[in-house]
Amino acid sequence: MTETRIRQFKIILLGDTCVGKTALLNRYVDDSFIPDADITNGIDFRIRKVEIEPGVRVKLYIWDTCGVQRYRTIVSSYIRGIHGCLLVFDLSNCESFKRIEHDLTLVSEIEPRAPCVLVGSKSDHKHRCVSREEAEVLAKTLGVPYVEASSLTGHNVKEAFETLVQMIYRNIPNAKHERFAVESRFEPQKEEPGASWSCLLM
Ligand SMILES: Nc1nc2c(ncn2[C@@H]2O[C@H](COP(=O)(O)OP(=O)(O)OP(=O)(O)O)[C@@H](O)[C@H]2O)c(=O)[nH]1
Repeated sequence: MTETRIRQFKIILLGDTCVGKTALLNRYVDDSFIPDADITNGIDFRIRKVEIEPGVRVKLYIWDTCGVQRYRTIVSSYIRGIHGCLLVFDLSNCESFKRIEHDLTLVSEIEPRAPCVLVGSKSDHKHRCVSREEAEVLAKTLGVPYVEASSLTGHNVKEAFETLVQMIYRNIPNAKHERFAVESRFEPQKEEPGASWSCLLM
């Protein structure tokens, strides 16, 4: 029986409408891809649990937002209290790339300490209007890591989420040196979506 402390991280996905936020989440949580999924109705959330290192388990509450402008006020209210954010744009949609700075500003105003990762989605697309170089320049300017991913193929989806989770974990003062008290013993709960442990990329 392993002693473990369970942390909870709140993560949010931001980005323009139809950039593939829900698809990233579905791929990450239950390794599925639903073509032509419905638009997110305001806000949704999923749970996934990961093991960061032996004995350190994290329950991720991942908030999926709707990119449509009329939901911005609601979305802003969900940014408060987040531990980290995925800023998503569609590699085949230049407008969605232009919006990234706006979303990062929003996060910085509300949760300035929350780390962000820039995600270029739909990397499987033949037609792209944002080059890797352009995205890397923006990421460097904003001071965030950059990951290109495809929910269709699954390429780099886990990496995108888990890069962020590692950043959040490193952000916690003395996390690595903490003695983990027995808070609870975790058993995956069948009623929760994605309720299985996975090991995090280190
Ligand atoms: N080719 C390809 N299509 C994708 C990918 N990810 C999402 N899509 C498609 O892009 C469309 C929009 O995806 P969603 O995940 O609903 O986008 P969203 O950002 O959640 O949209 P909103 O809820 O409106 O904010 C859907 O038709 C998806 O099937 C991908 O990796 N590759």
